[in-house]
Amino acid sequence: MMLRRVSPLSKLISAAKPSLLLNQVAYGLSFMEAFSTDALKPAEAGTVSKARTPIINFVLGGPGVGKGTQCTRIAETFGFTHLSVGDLLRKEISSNTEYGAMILETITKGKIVASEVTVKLLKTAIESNETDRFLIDGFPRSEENRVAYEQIIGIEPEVVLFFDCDEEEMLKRVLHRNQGRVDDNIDTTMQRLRVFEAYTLPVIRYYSRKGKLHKINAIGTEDEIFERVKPIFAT
Ligand SMILES: Nc1ncnc2c1ncn2[C@@H]1O[C@H](COP(=O)(O)OP(=O)(O)O)[C@@H](O)[C@H]1O
Ligand SMILES: O=c1ccn([C@@H]2O[C@H](COP(=O)(O)OP(=O)(O)O)[C@@H](O)[C@H]2O)c(=O)[nH]1
Ligand SMILES: [Mg+2]
Repeated sequence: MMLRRVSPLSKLISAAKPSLLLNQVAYGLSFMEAFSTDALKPAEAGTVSKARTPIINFVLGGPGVGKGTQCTRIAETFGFTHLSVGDLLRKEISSNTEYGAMILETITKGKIVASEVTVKLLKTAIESNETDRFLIDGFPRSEENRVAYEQIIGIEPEVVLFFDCDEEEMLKRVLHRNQGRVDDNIDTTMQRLRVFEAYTLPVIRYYSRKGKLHKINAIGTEDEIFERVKPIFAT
């Protein structure tokens, strides 16, 4: 499957900093460190404590593409529980938990939070929710996230949606979002676009190779886009 290249924003924004890519690693813990902690004991690997194995779908796409907007509609229409991993992280910040300060710093920089933290939050959210059909919005954002998910939760996603649109439109949508988010500014969004390209596109390619990827053209009205999504879940 061909993934359409998004147009560079360099013409639009001269302050793009592609060299930041080289420093783009998960905050704090390295991959190996993540796998040496109590949270990842082998006996617990790849399981969730639930009466029935839940159905999991992943929803991916760049910043501001409309993942959350479409997830709300998919969840309402097709009976899924919508879990935005970004929202789970923002809750940690507002509740001032042990991870709060680290998460705030990572989100402000537009980087990816250590998989250990994210997957733990996701696992708790899945286990504590009574339903068993989930849309996981904005995760996995890197191959490291994906592997950690497989180790700790281990439920193969049925569908992976990829909302695709050009960078200029994504930036425009982020800057009009108006939710008071610390990362909704030009510099962080430029960084997030580079992180998306370097770290999330490989995850998208992985699921494309597995035949699970549904690529949706995310240009158009919310209604038009939802019409493109519906057939995937209507079958
Ligand atoms: N199809 C669309 N066209 C224009 N704006 C949109 C569209 N879908 C969503 N938006 C707006 O773009 C912004 C980002 O949408 P959101 O769902 O938060 O995206 P994401 O979760 O991918 O970052 C929001 O202000 C939302 O209202
Ligand atoms: O699995 C995740 C999901 C989110 N984030 C962080 O949370 C921010 C916001 O994510 P969200 O999905 O809310 O943003 P959106 O793409 O919807 O604008 C990201 O830039 C990351 O810093 C993360 O580290 N891992
Ligand atoms: Mg979102």
